[in-house]
Amino acid sequence: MSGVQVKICGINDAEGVDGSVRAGADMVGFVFFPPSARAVVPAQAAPLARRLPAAITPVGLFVDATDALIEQVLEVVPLRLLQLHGQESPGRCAEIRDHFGLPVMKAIGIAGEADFALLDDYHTAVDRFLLDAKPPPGASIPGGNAMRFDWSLLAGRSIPLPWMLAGGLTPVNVAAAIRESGTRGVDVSSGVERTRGVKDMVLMRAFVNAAKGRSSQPSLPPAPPPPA
Ligand SMILES: O=C(O)c1ccccc1NCC(=O)[C@H](O)[C@H](O)COP(=O)(O)O
Repeated sequence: MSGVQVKICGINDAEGVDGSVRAGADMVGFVFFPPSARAVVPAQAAPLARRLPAAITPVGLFVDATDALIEQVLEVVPLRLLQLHGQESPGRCAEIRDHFGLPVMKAIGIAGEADFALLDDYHTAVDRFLLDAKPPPGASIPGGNAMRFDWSLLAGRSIPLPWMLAGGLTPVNVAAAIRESGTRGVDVSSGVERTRGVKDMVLMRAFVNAAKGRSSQPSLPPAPPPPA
């Protein structure tokens, strides 16, 4: 399982940034969607993104955002990947990618076989896919709902771009999700939270360890010296 990339999404404070770094995440996501409990404003996200070491990719999550919002964010937040999590069409994705000169990861909701047809529509307009569960009916946000889908739909399937698996992943199920889906990247938000919007450092570390196939056992204290 080593070599699996891990993105932790919905980071909104310095503790979450430092916890993600210590846990060994590869990407950290900031939500620029005001209705979300995890949302950040540009002035809040700027110092958080700057706190990340260069090896960790800061990702901006947008939902049907206007150019003006993305511009306002990019003026102060050094994002390196744009995650589009709304109803953006392939044309809109390509426009955002060209206009802002940043790679785009498009979230695609998967509930069944038929949803994979969308990948053909988007694959020349974006750089990566995030294959996520569809939100439950009536959900107030289109992602980050701790919903999973049937990972076996992905087994052995050829996806035309690099992709990550998302939706209802936790420290307990992520290893099985990787095994069953064959993914090389996972994205988590709810599964590493104490309460909605509040990340838990122990869960983040356990998640990254499980995704990367590392032991989560705390290291033992040194043995006491022999009696004199
Ligand atoms: O997290 C949000 O608040 C959010 C709001 C609007 C669109 C997407 C959102 N989150 C997406 C994610 O955090 C992840 O990319 C993914 O959907 C996994 O979420 P979870 O099931 O909570 O692990």
